[in-house]
Amino acid sequence: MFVWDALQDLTLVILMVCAVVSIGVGLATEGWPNGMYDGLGIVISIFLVVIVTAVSDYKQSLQFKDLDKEKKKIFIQVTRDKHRQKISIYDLVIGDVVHLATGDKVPADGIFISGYSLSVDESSLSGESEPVNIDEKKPFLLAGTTVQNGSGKMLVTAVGMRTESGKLTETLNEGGEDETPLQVKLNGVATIIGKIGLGFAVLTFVVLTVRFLVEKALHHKFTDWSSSDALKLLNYFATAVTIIVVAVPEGLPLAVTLSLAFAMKKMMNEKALVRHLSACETMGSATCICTDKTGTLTTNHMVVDKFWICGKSKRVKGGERGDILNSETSEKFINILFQAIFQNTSSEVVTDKDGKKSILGTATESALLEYGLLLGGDFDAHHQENIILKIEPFCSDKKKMSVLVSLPEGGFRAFCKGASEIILRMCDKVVDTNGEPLHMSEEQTKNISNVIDGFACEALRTLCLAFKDFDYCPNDNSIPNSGYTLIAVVGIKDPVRSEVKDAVQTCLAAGITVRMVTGDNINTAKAIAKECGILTEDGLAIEGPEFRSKTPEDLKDIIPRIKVLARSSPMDKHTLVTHLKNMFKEVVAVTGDGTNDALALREADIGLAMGIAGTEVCVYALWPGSL
Ligand SMILES: Nc1ncnc2c1ncn2[C@@H]1O[C@H](COP(=O)(O)OP(=O)(O)OP(=O)(O)O)[C@@H](O)[C@H]1O
Ligand SMILES: [Ca+2]
Repeated sequence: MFVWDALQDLTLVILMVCAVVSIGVGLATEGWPNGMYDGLGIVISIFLVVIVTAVSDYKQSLQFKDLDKEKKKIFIQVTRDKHRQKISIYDLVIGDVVHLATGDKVPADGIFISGYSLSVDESSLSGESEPVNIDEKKPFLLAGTTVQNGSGKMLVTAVGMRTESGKLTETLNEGGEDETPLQVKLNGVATIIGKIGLGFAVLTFVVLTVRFLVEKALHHKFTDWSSSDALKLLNYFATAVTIIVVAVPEGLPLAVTLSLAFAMKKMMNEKALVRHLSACETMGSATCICTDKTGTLTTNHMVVDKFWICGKSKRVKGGERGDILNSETSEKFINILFQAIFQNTSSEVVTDKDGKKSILGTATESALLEYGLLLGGDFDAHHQENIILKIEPFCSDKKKMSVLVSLPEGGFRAFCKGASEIILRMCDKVVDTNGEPLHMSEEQTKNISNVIDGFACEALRTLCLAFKDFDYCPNDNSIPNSGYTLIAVVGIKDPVRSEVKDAVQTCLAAGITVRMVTGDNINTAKAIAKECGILTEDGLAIEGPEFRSKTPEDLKDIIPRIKVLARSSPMDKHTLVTHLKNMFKEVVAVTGDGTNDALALREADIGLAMGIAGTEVCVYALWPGSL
């Protein structure tokens, strides 16, 4: 097939005609075997060209197959055979129950089973930008749409080409790979040179032939044709073809494609998947990188490292239960702590067929659940203890997650967990070892603040857990925003990747500014930024809310100095990238792994989605022309 493809080339066809004619004429005039040589020479060279082209095409197609395989490595969580498991998006079948969370791409058409405040963005299908709420009244979920908010489960009813979006793609007939700017330019040049070459070739042939004919006419031999005359004409033709072959630089664009494909392959060996060839080219021109922290600079393998409860902070030693829960802590307290860990979570502890326990969910929540298990908590027992009335899933904008439950003994309880400073501001009480809420004095608030800062300065990600009791169910199950009782402060370790420091130095040496844009606490961000060499003496670290309140003039002043933007919302990340591009004319590369980076990734000149967390949105954000 590849040989046939290679034979389709116009110059080759001309050469083949030449070869046949040359062999014919050669045999007629010079006889066997002398007359064969010229033609045979051409045939052998054609053969060589075809083989080389076919082999390189075949190799390239293998590479693209590899790439396609990489593209398919998208995993989703489903319940099948009563077991929650992770499967590839291509193994999804009708009847699976898919678990959806904020930021996920809906992988198939399906019907909503259960969930909380689920809304999806259907703009990719309908063009409608308003999110659509999904509930029992409007239970249809379409493949290709994105979960904007909430979480839920859906029953798959159609997959692949049978889905609405599949049918749409089928009719639209997918477009091929776009050409890169360089390729377009080179193709243009190649075409012009080719046309000039063709012109000259024709001209040469015509001039030579006319001269030959005129000479013949002058010698009055116009009617007298010998085979040597035919050979002469054939020679002219061959000369013209040689000019075409030499002049047409058809190999130029091909060379670029090959070198870019080679770059792509090389990047893939370094575990980076490039979706568009042009990316390799554009990447070279970046002047500024905005990177997120979690999962990009750090490993995203999170473990609880420090814990603060009842006025004491303790270090968790690797795999040890420690003396965090000792004889002093009452049953009631322990119960509240476990409920806060196991009920207020969107992750799950699953037991597979062999009875092995594993945790499915985000890195932060997994760390917390793992710690809960380490303390001796039982996920299933605590998870189902109370009836969950409402869940407000974690979102990067609010940086917290809450649930509302009704207690079996009557009454209601709300749990809240999230970014430490934000939760602490919502608390006015703190729980004691007996599980009783006590008023939090100003001094205590300050102490706890210091604890949080202490954790954060050690580069730990800090989270607060809190709860609130009510006698009556709040209006339409809304979860309150104040009056909470603080249960615990957690410090989660997320080590910096070992290669990051050198990578940052390489960037700086190449004149590329590196900025960290993260949703995490400012002290945590600073500690990590210092460790990676991003934050230096003259660099500026600023928090999202402060950044938001600045006027455009102020921003013009400070943006060049900003090295760390902490506690940023997805919109802050986007704003920074826009300003860098428009005010400072920088070529901005953005790296990110989570949903909170999708906006910025789309805005960037170069979007680099990091695959470990593999949130769908990121991967897809790269499609609409950002690469
Ligand atoms: N599942 C969760 N429940 C409650 N709070 C959470 C949860 N996950 C993270 N947080 C809090 O939100 C903060 C981070 O939010 P966000 O998702 O915006 O940033 P990130 O994506 O983790 O970091 P980065 O932007 O560097 O990648 C954390 O510091 C933590 O305190
Ligand atoms: Ca992120």
